[in-house]
Amino acid sequence: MGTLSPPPPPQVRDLPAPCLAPRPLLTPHVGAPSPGERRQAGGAGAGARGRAGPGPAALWGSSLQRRLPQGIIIGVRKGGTRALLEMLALHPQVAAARAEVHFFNREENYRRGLGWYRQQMPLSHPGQLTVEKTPGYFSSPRAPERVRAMDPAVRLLLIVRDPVERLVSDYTQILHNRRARCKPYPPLERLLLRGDRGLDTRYKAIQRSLYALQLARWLAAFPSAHIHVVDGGGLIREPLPELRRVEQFLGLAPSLGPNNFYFNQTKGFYCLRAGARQRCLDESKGRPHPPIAEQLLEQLCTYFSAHNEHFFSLVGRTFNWC
Ligand SMILES: Nc1ncnc2c1ncn2[C@@H]1O[C@H](COP(=O)(O)OS(=O)(=O)O)[C@@H](OP(=O)(O)O)[C@H]1O
Repeated sequence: MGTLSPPPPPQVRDLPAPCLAPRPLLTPHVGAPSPGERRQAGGAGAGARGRAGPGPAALWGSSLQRRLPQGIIIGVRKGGTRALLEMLALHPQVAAARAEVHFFNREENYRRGLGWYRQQMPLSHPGQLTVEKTPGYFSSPRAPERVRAMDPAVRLLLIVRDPVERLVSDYTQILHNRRARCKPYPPLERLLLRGDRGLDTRYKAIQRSLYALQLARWLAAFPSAHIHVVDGGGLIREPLPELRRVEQFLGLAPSLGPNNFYFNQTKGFYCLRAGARQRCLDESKGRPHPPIAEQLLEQLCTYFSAHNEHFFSLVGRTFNWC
């Protein structure tokens, strides 16, 4: 893990504002490239990059194409997948798909075939690595075999986070989405604790925190050397060491450096810098969590501990989780 002293964790501040106006969805890059797209080949983060890239003549050349991904961030949901993608997209050899594609985990998309999938990818140059992220792949039973059928040599990135924090983050997202539609959503305590019957482990956000069960399916389809595990807590505390390991795993020349990241006190997280341009992830990332009863957190820790041990044995390393 990193060596710099970590910034203080973001504080629990307040609950989401009730009944927010619905926000427009991001649309994937589809169809023929626009001139702006050609200028920005590289997808996510490209506009903020501000680095010297290939000149306009090369960008308009025939080498600029949409390619199937050679790297996929498969999960975990709420693990820091967006931060990982956007940070990686600062690398000049990376072309990152801006939106989640949900190709391998949604039947209606998978039926559209690889040609459709390729069309969702950003334009890239031959020397660039195309990367997409869809956290829903990790828990999808059919995704591992489908990804392998596309390319058994594809590199997989799995970013994990303390399962309890992940669960609370997942719950917070659902809470926000429900409130945005003016729909009520019960407190986590009410969802998870039913009388004296203990934890209701059928809750989906609990299931999604059972990393070992899901990873076992990926390890049945891919050798472990093809799956790189990123410490989501490490990426929050100190992104660079995690990203250097990712560069190495993906076979990228080392390019990301301390100047690419700065800690933003207001956001409470590291933000991205490319040349003179700086930006943080949007407000849906790193938002305050509602307070959760200490007793429930302890129960969750106890419940996850055996699963966590199993996960550690699968990945050959341990994490400092609750
Ligand atoms: N640099 C930076 N800025 C903001 N947020 C950061 C960053 N690094 C990691 N994170 C953590 O990413 C969490 C969201 O994870 P994902 O992007 O995987 O969510 S999602 O599954 O795509 O919805 C998000 O979870 P919450 O804190 O619960 O909002 C963050 O903790």
